[in-house]
Amino acid sequence: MTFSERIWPKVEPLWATYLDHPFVKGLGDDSLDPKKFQHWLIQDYNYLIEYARLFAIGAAKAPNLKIMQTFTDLLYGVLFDEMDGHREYAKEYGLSLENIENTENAEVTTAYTSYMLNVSQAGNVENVMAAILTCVWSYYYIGHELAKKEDATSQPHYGSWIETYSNDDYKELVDQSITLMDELAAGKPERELEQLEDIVITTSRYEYLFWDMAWNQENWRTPDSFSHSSTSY
Ligand SMILES: Cc1ncc(C[n+]2csc(CCO)c2C)c(N)n1
Repeated sequence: MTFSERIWPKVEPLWATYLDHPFVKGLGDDSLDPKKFQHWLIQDYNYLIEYARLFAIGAAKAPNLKIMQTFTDLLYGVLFDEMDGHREYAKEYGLSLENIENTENAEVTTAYTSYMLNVSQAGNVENVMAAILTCVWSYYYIGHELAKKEDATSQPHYGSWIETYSNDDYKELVDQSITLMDELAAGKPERELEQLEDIVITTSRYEYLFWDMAWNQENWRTPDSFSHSSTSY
């Protein structure tokens, strides 16, 4: 059994809860409050800056040139394809990139990215890929599910979001990521496989918290007297 086959039944029930989350439902039926979407966009842009570093760590820890090239390809994909999409949305909503980059991370953004960077730095290349996997795969899971609704991808507000995460090019990237994860995990002892599973499950939990943070438009909760972030948008 491949690693992705063994992890699927453990994370799919968790991912299914994303589909019931009001933020994801709002993307699906195009009813999501734009302010909530903008909150997601801002936090996600800053999330992606940190997330991109994982691919650089993966390239540095790659056991051979081919895997180094794959991580570099994926790194380019995040910094340009994925983030260009976010930059387009920012333009549409009249948000300046400078303001976005200066916005303080919400707690979950810091916690999630710090967790992924920590397990990646502490472990081998398979840890890095396990930290990366949920993000890439679960967005396809959501996009694919939302795209089943008739005309979902042509809805005026969030149709393009659904298109981005359900199209064939994106599926190819997801397949490439799953294949790499399976190759890196193949033949590892049970104890190490359980550690990798733990990373995928933990990142899956963080994904839910990230949707929830966006829905509630959460910033870092700080007592007023300690507040130091004044960025507004
Ligand atoms: C919190 C959060 N989780 C996952 C993604 C999805 N994602 C991150 S990078 C990437 C493409 C890989 O090049 C995709 C699809 C996101 N944007 N934000």
